[in-house]
Amino acid sequence: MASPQTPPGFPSDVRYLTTPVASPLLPALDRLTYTTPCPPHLLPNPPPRVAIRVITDPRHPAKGQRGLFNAGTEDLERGTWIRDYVGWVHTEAEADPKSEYDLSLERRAVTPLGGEGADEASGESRFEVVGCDATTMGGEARFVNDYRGVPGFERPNAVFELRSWDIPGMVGRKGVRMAVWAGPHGVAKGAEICVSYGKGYWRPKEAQGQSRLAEGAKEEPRAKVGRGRRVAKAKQG
Ligand SMILES: C[S@@+](CC[C@H](N)C(=O)[O-])C[C@H]1O[C@@H](n2cnc3c(N)ncnc32)[C@H](O)[C@@H]1O
Repeated sequence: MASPQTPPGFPSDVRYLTTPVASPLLPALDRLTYTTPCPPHLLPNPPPRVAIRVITDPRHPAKGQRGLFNAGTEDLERGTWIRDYVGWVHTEAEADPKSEYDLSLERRAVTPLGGEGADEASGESRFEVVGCDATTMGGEARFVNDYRGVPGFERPNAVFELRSWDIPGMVGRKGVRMAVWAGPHGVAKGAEICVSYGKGYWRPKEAQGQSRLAEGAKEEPRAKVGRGRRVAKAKQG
């Protein structure tokens, strides 16, 4: 299969992906769920035109960096799928706490051997995270900035939400992606596409845990399931 065409403005030192890449340490079921390619006809809608641009506005807090913009000829309606957040899908042990591109796909309770999900010594539940880091490889969604401080923004115009589809030929198995969607008021033609990373992202680095972008996903605990259908709860917030 021909490799996907790298979009204009994509940095040459980052590998362009359209499908996530699994760490060799990722359990087989997570690999299936989070890295199986999604057939184009099962995307929620045709990919809208976006552009990666270097930010030149001196008032923008990410000036000199890149951002993602609605480059189509129309506004994007509320709930329009924009792009999947693709990258390197990894286990919690492999997470880079300094990464600025790591997002949590799933946070699940771990049941200790012979236990009920609680650590016997502390009595607390333990969780593990499946992360997706777009530092060295990723797609257009890695350029989505946080709305805070961006001129003209009082709130995000886009959201991170999970989506899933039935994997063809595998009864009961779903592929899952974190995706960027147009928010409740849509994304105006020409506008930068900005989400909320969540307040946790902006805490001092030393106070942060793994998967910094994960906080954004947790703050908006909703999921897209099937072809654009909105459900009340994320698969695992
Ligand atoms: C996921 S990356 C977003 C894309 C990034 N601007 C780029 O050019 O690759 C996250 C980083 O972008 C920058 N950023 C995003 N939103 C920002 C904001 N509202 N204010 C300041 N920096 C921001 C920060 O450096 C942050 O760590």
